[in-house]
Amino acid sequence: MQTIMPDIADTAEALQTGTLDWVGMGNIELPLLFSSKGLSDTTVIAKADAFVNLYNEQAKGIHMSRLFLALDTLSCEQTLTPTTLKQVLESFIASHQDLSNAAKVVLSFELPLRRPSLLSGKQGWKSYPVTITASLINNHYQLEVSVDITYSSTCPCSAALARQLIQQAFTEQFAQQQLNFEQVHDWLGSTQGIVATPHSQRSVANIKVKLPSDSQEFDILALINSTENELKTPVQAAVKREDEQEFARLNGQNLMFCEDAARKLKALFEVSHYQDYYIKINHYESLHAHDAVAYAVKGLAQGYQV
Ligand SMILES: Nc1nc2c(ncn2[C@@H]2O[C@H](COP(=O)(O)OP(=O)(O)OP(=O)(O)O)[C@@H](O)[C@H]2O)c(=O)[nH]1
Repeated sequence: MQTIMPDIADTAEALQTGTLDWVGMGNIELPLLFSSKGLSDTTVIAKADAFVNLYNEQAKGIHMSRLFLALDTLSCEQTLTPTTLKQVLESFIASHQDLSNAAKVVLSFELPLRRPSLLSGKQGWKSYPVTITASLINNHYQLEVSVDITYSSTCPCSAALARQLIQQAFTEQFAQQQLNFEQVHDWLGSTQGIVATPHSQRSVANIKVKLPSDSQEFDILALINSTENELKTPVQAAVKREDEQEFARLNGQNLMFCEDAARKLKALFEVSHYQDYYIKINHYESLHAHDAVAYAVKGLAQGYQV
């Protein structure tokens, strides 16, 4: 004879009645086959947070296992696309009749991309932290992609101060002298010539964008490429000396405060097709022990806030 197991989610009384905005599970380990325009489908190990609301004030709780199993179907039988993600949310709600009418899922993973070197024609892996957040609320599907893009920022103030020291050193070396091309050329290539260097820092742009709700595919490559092209100094994967020299040139030609980086990206996303955007710039200062930070959003009434 089969034992009937108690199912308290259905039968027990709630200790305290009331509705809840989101209830579910966090940090579910979930291998997924991520599909995005211009990339081969890539297996990523995601951490998933899965939620439904609880509008039934009397119900003891939701059915966690139903959320987990819907995610497992996504992992084992489907590729991750805007369409399959919506199906997951629909299944969350359908499996919680009389309990829930809204669903949300957050997937975080590292996306490894092959990135070309600046000049040498080599390639290497660079990993981008990606978070995809999808929700289905009042039948409205919302899709957000967030990515962290690491780049180098060289301080324009420090560069000006370094140039001044170089000028002073030049004056000390060559004042009262007839200028000799060879002498100056050699001096410029010496450590006395470049007597000071500006500080630069590894910096991170955290970008979030809202995709149109009828998006058929992700296009993370376009988001990453357009951001890196705008900043000009993304952190590199494969680097030979010629690449390092080009990186030095790009840094010197793209000096930036955190305000410059934020304004450049704001201008980029203002003319993009994304419905909304959020930019957080972090310059992890090497001059200070604290960071330089700037935010920008599109400024929609119901949109991202800073
Ligand atoms: N709702 C809820 N469930 C929890 C919590 N912590 C652990 N669980 C467990 O999640 C498990 C799965 O719950 P259900 O989805 O209702 O499992 P089930 O009754 O076997 O599945 P169904 O037959 O589909 O309802 C249960 O064993 C719960 O005890 C919690 O904080 N809230």
